[in-house]
Amino acid sequence: MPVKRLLCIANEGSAGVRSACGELRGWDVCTVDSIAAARKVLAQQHYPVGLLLDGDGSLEHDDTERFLQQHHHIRWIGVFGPELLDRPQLRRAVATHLCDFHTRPVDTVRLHHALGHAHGMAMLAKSTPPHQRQGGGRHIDGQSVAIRRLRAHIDKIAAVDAPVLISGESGSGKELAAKEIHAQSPRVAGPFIAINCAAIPPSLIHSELFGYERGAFTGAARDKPGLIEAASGGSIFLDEIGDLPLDLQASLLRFLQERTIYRVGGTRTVAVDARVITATHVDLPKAVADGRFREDLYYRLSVFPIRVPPLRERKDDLPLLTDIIFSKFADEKSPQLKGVSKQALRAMAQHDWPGNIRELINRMRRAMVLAENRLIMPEDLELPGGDDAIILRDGALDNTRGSAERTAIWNTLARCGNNISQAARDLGVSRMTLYRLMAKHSIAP
Ligand SMILES: Nc1ncnc2c1ncn2[C@@H]1O[C@H](COP(=O)(O)OP(=O)(O)OP(=O)(O)O)[C@@H](O)[C@H]1O
Repeated sequence: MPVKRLLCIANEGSAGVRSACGELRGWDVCTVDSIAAARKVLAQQHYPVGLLLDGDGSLEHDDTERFLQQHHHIRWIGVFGPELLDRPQLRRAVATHLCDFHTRPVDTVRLHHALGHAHGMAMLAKSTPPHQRQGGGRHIDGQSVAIRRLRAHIDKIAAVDAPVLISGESGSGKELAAKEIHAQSPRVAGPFIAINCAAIPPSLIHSELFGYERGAFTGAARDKPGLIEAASGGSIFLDEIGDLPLDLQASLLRFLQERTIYRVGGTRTVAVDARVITATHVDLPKAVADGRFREDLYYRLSVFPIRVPPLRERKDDLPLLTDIIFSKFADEKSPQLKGVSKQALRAMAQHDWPGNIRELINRMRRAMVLAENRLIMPEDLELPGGDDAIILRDGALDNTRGSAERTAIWNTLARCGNNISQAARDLGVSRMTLYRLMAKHSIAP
C-alpha cells in the first residue's frame, strides 16, 4: 500500500488539539510548528493533504491565509477549539481554504476518515489520465510524427519537478507546450503564470517578478507579492528568457538553487514552491558565449530542454490544423464559405510558414472573412497558386511580380509580428514605402 503523506502544522498552543487527534497510523507525518517552517518543507516536497492544528487562532493571521491561498492544491483539514469558530475572520478562512474541519473534543474516527477521504480525492485527481484533465483537451493539436514525439516527451518530463527550457521559432507553440507541461504535471490544480520577459520594461521587471515590500520605492504603499510568488503551487512560464537583464538572471538563479526569493526592498527570504518553465527563440548557448546570458543559469534552466518543431517540419498536420481553425473562427466567416479548396491545401503544403502556427491562424482568419467563393482559394490565403506549373497569360509577368511582392510583404509582417519598422528593415524599404505597398495590396497594418 502506498505511503500516505501528511503535512501537519501544529502551532504553539495546539498541544491539546494534537493529543486529541490520536495516533495517525498508516500516515507518514511531517509535523512543523509554524507557517514559515511549512513553507520551507513545501519548497522541497509535495504533500497531498495538510492538517492544521490550531490552538490559539493563528489561522486568523494574514500570512496564514496567504499561505493557504498559495497552497490551495493541498487538501487542508483543520482542528480547532470550538471557541475559535466564533471569530468571523477564522470562520471565513475555514470556509474558503479548508475542505473539512473538526472541533474539540475530536471524534478521531471521523477525523481519520476525513483525512483518508482527502488523500483518496487527491490521488484520484493526480491519477486522472492527463488528456482528461482540465476540460478534457490537450493543448497541442496535431498527429504528425514530430508532434506525437513532442507530446510523448512532454508527458515524461511533466511528471518530474525540474526546470524545462523550451526552444522553437516564433509562433511555433512554445507557450502552448508550457501549458501542456503544466497541465500534465501534478501541479495542474495550481496556477500557471506566463510572463514575457521581453515585454516588460527593465525598470519594472524586478518588482513584477519578485514583488516588493512596503516603502521599497515611492508609491509602494503596501507589500505586493510578485509573479513568482503568485505561481506558488503551480508553474511560472518565463517567455523570451534570453531578454532577462543580467542582474535578474542572478536573482532567478538564486531562486532555482534555494527555492526562496527576496522581494524588492525586502530583507527576509520568502520560500516559494513554483516550477520554472522558460522559453526562448534565440540561441541561448550563443548568448552565453557572447556574455549576455549567465552560463550557470543556462545549465540550471536546461535540465530538460525541449524543442517545438517549426510548422514546416510537420506539414502533415496542415489539413487538421486548418480544420480546427476553420471551426474555431466559424462565427467570423462569410455565410457562403463552406471550407478549404484542394488548391489551397496544396499551396499551404508548398509554403514554408516562417511565422509558424500564428501565421497559419492569421492567414486563415483573414481568408475566412475575405473569401468570395464557397471554398478558400490560394489567393485568399495570399499564397501563390498551389499548382506545379505557372501558366503565363497576358500580363502574367506583372501579376506574378505583384503576387511575389504581396507574398513577401505578408510573410515578413507575419514573421515580425506586424512590426512595421522591423518588416521595412527586413524588406530593405522605408516605412513609407512599406505602407504604400501594403495599401496597394490591401494588406491591413
Ligand atoms: N499545435 C497547435 N495546435 C493548435 N494551436 C496551436 C498549436 N501550436 C500553436 N498554436 C497556436 O498558435 C499561436 C501561437 O502559439 P504560441 O503563442 O504558443 O507560440 P510561441 O512559440 O510561444 O510564440 P512566441 O515565440 O511569439 O511567443 C497560439 O494562438 C496558439 O494557440
